[in-house]
Amino acid sequence: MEFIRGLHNIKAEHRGCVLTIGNFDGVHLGHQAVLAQLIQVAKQRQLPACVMVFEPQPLELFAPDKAPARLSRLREKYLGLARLGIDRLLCVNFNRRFADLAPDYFVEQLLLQQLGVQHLIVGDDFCFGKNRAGNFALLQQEAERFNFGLTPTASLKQQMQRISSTAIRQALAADDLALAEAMLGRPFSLNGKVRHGRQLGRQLGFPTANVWLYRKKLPVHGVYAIEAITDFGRYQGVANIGSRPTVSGKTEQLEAHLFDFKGNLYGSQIEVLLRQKLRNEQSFASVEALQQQIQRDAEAARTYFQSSASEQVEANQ
Ligand SMILES: Cc1cc2nc3c(=O)[nH]c(=O)nc-3n(C[C@H](O)[C@H](O)[C@H](O)COP(=O)(O)O)c2cc1C
Ligand SMILES: Nc1ncnc2c1ncn2[C@@H]1O[C@H](COP(=O)(O)OP(=O)(O)O)[C@@H](O)[C@H]1O
Repeated sequence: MEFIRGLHNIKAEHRGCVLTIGNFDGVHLGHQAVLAQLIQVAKQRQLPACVMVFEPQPLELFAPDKAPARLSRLREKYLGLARLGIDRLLCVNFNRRFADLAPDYFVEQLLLQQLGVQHLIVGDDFCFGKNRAGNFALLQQEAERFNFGLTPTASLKQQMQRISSTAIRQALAADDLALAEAMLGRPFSLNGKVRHGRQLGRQLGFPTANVWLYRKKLPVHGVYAIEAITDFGRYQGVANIGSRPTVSGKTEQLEAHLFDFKGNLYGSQIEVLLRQKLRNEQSFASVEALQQQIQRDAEAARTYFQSSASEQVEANQ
């Protein structure tokens, strides 16, 4: 997948594409339905399937306090979109100047002139440009006038609920990982680079990989049974996502202890799949009390994995 960072990097050779526009936070099953639609039209028209995303996401610029925690950062979106077979990802630097473009300028100059969009797929509630004055009705007029294709996106529902990034955040906040997974089409995961910590973990008997998450707000908090995909393979384990009040931690971070693993993860990238919430983070009176609790958490996680493995065996019989 080709990656174009910023409008200034669009070149003449990029003219001509089928485009969809959105945040695609989580690249969930609803997004995947839209992306399948995009790829199908792109194949018919023999043009590249192109996705436009914004960085930061619009609400993060306009109302940073109200902006929800991201399900995925740009890198994760990139990986999810590439995996689905998207040809080109255009990441627009979302700033006030961009947000203030006149709606007809956005369509005529950017979409048609610069990108040569032949077909556009967006939600019928899509608003854009200065004061969010551009809408689907305007796009319909422009599509007729300039002769490009326009299709509203399909809205995917599951058990009567529309699949959305908001619904997934709510499921995660309610510790309903199964519901979040059903809407994402995969377990919710976080990934990042393993960094050095204070090396307390190994003193406690539980070395923990500190995963650098590159974000201020997280949609999940607490202790989880996890699976980690590492350079050394896949491991089960237990992890805490929190600020570690017992050892006077400040920022929230992800600390994962992998079962039956010995090795060095520093500097490598790992993906941590959340499988089951075990409990909320607590402040313990002593490091010994924390250590005993981590021991119980590890046992609870092992029990979870054993029972889910035997369920799997039963399901296969
Ligand atoms: C399964 C697990 C559960 C944890 N639960 C808590 C907790 O409830 N409260 C807390 O303050 N720290 C908790 N921690 C975080 C530990 O404080 C942290 O991993 C330990 O201090 C190691 O820090 P280090 O990476 O700097 O060596 C937990 C860690 C693990 C692995
Ligand atoms: N079973 C394991 N689970 C997680 N990390 C492990 C494990 N065994 C060894 N390690 C290594 O030890 C490091 C964690 O040790 P720890 O004492 O907690 O140090 P730090 O505070 O630097 O994270 C990890 O980053 C990883 O490289």
